[in-house]
Amino acid sequence: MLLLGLELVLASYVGLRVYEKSRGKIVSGTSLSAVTESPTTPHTTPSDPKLLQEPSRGEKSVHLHYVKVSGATLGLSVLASLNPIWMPITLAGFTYSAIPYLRLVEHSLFKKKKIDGYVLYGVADLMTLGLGHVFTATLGISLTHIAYYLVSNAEERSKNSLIDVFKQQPRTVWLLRDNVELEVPLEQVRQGDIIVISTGEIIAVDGVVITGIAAVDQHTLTGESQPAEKTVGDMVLASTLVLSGCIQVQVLTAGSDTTAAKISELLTHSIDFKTHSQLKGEQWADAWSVPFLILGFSAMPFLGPTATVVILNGHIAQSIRITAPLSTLNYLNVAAHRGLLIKDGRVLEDLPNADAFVFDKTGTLTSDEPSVGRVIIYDVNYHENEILMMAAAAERKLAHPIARAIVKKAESLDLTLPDIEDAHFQVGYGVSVMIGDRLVQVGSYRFMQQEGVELPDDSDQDIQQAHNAGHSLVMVSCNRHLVAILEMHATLRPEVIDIINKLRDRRSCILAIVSGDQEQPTRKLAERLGMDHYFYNILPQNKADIVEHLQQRGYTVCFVGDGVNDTIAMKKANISISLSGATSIATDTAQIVLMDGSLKHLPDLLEISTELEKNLDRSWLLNVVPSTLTVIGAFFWRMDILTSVVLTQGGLGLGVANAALPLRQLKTESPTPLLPHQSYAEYERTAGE
Ligand SMILES: Nc1ncnc2c1ncn2[C@@H]1O[C@H](COP(=O)(O)OP(=O)(O)OP(=O)(O)O)[C@@H](O)[C@H]1O
Ligand SMILES: [Zn+2]
Repeated sequence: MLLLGLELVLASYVGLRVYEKSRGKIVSGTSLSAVTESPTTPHTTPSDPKLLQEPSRGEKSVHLHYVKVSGATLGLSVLASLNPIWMPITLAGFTYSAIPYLRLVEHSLFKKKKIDGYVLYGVADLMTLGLGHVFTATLGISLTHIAYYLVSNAEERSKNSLIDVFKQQPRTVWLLRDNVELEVPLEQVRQGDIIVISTGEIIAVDGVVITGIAAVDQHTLTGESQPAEKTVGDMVLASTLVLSGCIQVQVLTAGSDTTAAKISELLTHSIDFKTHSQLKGEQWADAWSVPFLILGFSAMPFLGPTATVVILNGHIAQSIRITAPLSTLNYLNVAAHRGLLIKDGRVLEDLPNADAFVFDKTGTLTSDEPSVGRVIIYDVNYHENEILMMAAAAERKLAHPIARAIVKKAESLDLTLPDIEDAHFQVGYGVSVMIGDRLVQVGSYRFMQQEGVELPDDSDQDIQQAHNAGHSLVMVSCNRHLVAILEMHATLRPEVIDIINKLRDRRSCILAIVSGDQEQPTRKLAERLGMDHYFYNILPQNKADIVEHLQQRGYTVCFVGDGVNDTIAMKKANISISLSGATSIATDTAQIVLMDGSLKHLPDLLEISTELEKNLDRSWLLNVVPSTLTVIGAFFWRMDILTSVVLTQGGLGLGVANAALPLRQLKTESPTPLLPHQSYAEYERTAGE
């Protein structure tokens, strides 16, 4: 009777597949996943090849449906054991519940052409049915559906918290409407709109240049350090930086699409990744599939088919595929709750190994808003306000902390900024603009040297004095003649000393500062914080060289930065971190963004990654022990099928409970408030008024 039932299940499945093929549907292997399209999850559409390879995740509601149907079938199977009249409907329910799983088996056998955990478990469950254990067979299917439901549930939860956190990063652009520039949120930009992008600004959307000419630094996208010249008809890309010129760009994709694309990229990297231990576990499980199959069937002549099923049930692939993603997703959720935007799940795995922490100085260790101190004047023809007015005009559209400080100072004095022309920004040096017929340049000592600006003899002493006090300096020249030096007072972020001490306490690592600033301010800060190394006067490319050098010496490097000048190093580093409110190019590049705009949660990040590692190890143990017992049981204790299912699924249950452990923290903690500081977007908003 039940062998007949088994044949019916298989025949129904084959019938269904033939019917689907004849209707030309592409459903092979999508099985346990949703086949409905969700607007926030463009990567889980049915035609996505990723789903065809790894169809374990999908929409919660679909899994819930199967949980319900298989649960009801489980009830029916109890009735069927009392009265066979219930058998046909039970078999129908079983077939319906098993279809998603059979798709996976079909996919493994015919698409991937391999015998893996899905095949083993499918064979075991169908054999269970064939041997007359309808209840046990249905139990196996039900528990599988419950497990996948839990994964999809966790996935949805972390997805939502990631989206929430991501949306806390406001962006604005300058929209041209009726010849007036209006600052609007990126989300409001529509396809075909025209936006204006000036020197020093980061392009927020993909588009085509319709007027103007600009030199664009595209290294964050192409890695190429030479700026590209963009003029009418050329395409410009989001996350690139305008170094000189001003362009009007016609938008190709709406701002909301740009955000959606970013979110979907983020979700793909964070949620669809597999931890090394999961990959290793799956490889291990897959490699052991054929031996398990052989072992199971060679036991059959001596111990009977029950032993075969028990041995096949002892295979652990099933549980690894469930517990590992569940743990990871739950920890991502905890991270989001603490205001940590993790854009690439892989970094959670690399973090426990990080043993070199490299910090940028200005804007990262020091607060993102320095202030202008003394204005030391070298040309008596200029008044302090006039100097600040020129410097602020030159810096107006730049996102550098120094630029912001100067603009803020000018604002506080109610200075009206003159129009500028012909602006050129040189990352790590400074900016040149024309104000009327005067060439005004604002930047570092090195910038002045490069531009042939001579420094008066008496400036040496002033420079020395300011440096001794730990201040940084910015020079202002007019027509290649130094007019003033601005003293920049940067305060250390209040949490930094504590963070550095915590890092020291928690792991043996080296700590370093790299800065584009000069020696003395950098050294002073390094000494104050007890850093192991400090590097000063470093150009953006050289920041990356330092990271590479450390990597060559065997370190796993975590780079924490805020500026345009940090992005090359961020790309090179094993782990890159930025702070919300930093330049958008830095928060775009970094794998992790600290959303409260401070370094406070950096130790939490390390803690979360270490806990995840331990949690995965524990899950592994919780899977392996019952599996081993099951296999031993098949040979020595004549274990029955129900016991093997209860034992292995019990291990899975414990694994699931273990994976849920981090969620307890969510209950006791209130979410981290985001962005207490003014963001650059806000800053830009107010600066334009
Ligand atoms: N927009 C700017 N306006 C004025 N000076 C600038 C500007 N950008 C860079 N500079 C000068 O070039 C130097 C190096 O700049 P860079 O941005 O590489 O590093 P930084 O901001 O000083 O320090 P860190 O690398 O620690 O963030 C600055 O110290 C400053 O003197
Ligand atoms: Zn910086």
